[in-house]
Amino acid sequence: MLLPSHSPDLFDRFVAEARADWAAYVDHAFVRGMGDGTLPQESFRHYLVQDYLFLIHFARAYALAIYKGRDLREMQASLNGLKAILDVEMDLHVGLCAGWGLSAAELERAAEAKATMAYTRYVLETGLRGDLLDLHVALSPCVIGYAEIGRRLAAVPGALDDANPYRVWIAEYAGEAYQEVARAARENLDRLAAEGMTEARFPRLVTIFRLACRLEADFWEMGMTLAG
Ligand SMILES: Cc1ncc(CO)c(N)n1
Repeated sequence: MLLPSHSPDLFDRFVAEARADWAAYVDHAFVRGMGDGTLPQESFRHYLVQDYLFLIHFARAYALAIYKGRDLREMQASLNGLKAILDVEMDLHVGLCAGWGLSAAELERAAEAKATMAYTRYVLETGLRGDLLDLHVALSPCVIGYAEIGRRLAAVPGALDDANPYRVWIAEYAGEAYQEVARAARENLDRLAAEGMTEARFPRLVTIFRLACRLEADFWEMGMTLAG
């Protein structure tokens, strides 16, 4: 059990309210299979292709967050998120895909799976309908969740050994650069909430958070089952 290295923040409150959905996401069989190397490689390849499509829409959602910003600071925080995807995560992803025999051309002509569509469009729609806090809550399980998954997996004995085909993926999300992106996302949520989130609004935000966690779990499931 990893103890949080910080005092409870808004994100921790969401996790406490949605513990079962959060656990089903961060401790999914796909995740455990990456940790011990037993995940079928075909499943990982299917996931990688869909994640490329996911990241494109995820970048669009951050672009929407820039648009929704009310001042330069808010716009800058979302711009940092967008840059983290376009300049860092996407490059790593395309490199990782190449190592798995997936060319950029192949990624670009792939058809979007329903789970990819459901998750990305849910986040975008939540942001279009709501305000910046709604949007960042919908985005939060992605970045903060993957950072937690990376840390958990890196702690699994043998997970980072040469014998594990998933070690590069684990090292990327457990790495300091990605952990820092997740810390910034946590702080950003707290800053937005401090600007007038009423307790009456909290349950609605938990609903957004819970749905995003379920859609993340469905994304792993799509990888496992090779669903289109
Ligand atoms: C499905 C999914 N969720 C979160 C991340 C982290 O950015 C990702 N790459 N893919």
